[in-house]
Amino acid sequence: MRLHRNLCFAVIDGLIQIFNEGEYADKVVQKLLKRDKRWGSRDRGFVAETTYEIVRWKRLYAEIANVKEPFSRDDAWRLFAVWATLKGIKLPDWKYFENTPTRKIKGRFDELSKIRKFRESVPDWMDDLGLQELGESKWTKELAAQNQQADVILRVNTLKTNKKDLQLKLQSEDIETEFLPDHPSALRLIERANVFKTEAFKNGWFEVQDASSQLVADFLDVKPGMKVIDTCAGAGGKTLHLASLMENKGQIIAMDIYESKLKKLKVRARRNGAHNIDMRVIDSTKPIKKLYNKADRVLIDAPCSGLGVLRRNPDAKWKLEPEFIDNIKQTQQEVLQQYSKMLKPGGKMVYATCSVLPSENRKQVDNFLASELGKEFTFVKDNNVFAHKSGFDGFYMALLEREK
Ligand SMILES: C[S@@+](CC[C@H](N)C(=O)[O-])C[C@H]1O[C@@H](n2cnc3c(N)ncnc32)[C@H](O)[C@@H]1O
Repeated sequence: MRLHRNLCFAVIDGLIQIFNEGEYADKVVQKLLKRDKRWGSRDRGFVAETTYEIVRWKRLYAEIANVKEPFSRDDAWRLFAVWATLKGIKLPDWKYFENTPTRKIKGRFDELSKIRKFRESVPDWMDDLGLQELGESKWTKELAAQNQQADVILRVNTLKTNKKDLQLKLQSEDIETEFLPDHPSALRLIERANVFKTEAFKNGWFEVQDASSQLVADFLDVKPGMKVIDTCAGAGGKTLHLASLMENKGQIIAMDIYESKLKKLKVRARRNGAHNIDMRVIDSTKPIKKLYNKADRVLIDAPCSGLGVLRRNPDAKWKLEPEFIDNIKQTQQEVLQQYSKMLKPGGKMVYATCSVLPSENRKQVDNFLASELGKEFTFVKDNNVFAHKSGFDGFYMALLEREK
């Protein structure tokens, strides 16, 4: 691979914004990709993937390069040189790469690879937490899987088309996909591509959604005609799946504390041709109380640490803080207590997270079931999805039923 100067400059600028200015990697990459209209898909791929890779391996590379935060531009170039050297890319004779100690880099890599927190590039506290919650063997495997680049997975929108027609349509736009066993609505891209530019996307034939995330709406066992409340709907990844499973019949109430997210859902719902979704902002306890005992199904896709989706958000390794996880656990129990009241007697509820930590998952469900209100509920089943076993995101979902 030959390195192109302007693409490498873009990566360095991106790294400085992400590491030093606290910006989110996905936002920064989005901006970088708009920088030069002449860039082709390979150039864009290089900028996006290299930036994400260096973010993912920040601790390991910084240790090898012997640089500390806040990084200067020279430090960022050193991180880049480590990345390129370990990838076996020949460094051009630019001033930034003068005196790069190629052999030393490889030697340090071999040494540090013996220690998990360096090899897998995570902060000490995160390594300790994972170890404490999952044990040595599971945590080691899961962390390694969470450092792999995630595949692009689509969910067919059955309100508009079917899997086979979607596959053919994408093929006509030069995008090859395959079906996934055990995931009835999913297609995996054989090669990465910008699917958002396709006609199929603009027509609302699919959404990008990981295979594990697609299990959640299926778990809720919805039927056309039901009244379903999606309590933490965000921009509606799962809401849209529910609408599809319900064939646009019945009612979905999508709620969130952020109106801005629900506005995004509105745009997506229009594109998807989903007509049975009402949106409600949770700005007080009122909208919740009005719905007590009303829903056939309740989904609580709770805010969480995101420790199951590090493959997609590698900068979460550096932005997350232990205090945030402690606080979010309190919120998880609160939303379970509050939002479960919207379920009818005899109704079903799913509690889900994109975390692999038992303290955010089964433990929250057990605490809920042991509480006064929880006594009205029975545990039906749960599913702990690990990236190292499934090859997809880490997720948790539990199905509970309210007694009649
Ligand atoms: C895991 S995300 C939801 C993702 C979304 N369901 C999807 O499939 O695309 C959790 C959501 O919970 C929202 N949230 C956080 N605290 C909340 C609360 N107390 N009540 C309701 N929603 C909350 C966040 O704004 C966020 O959109």
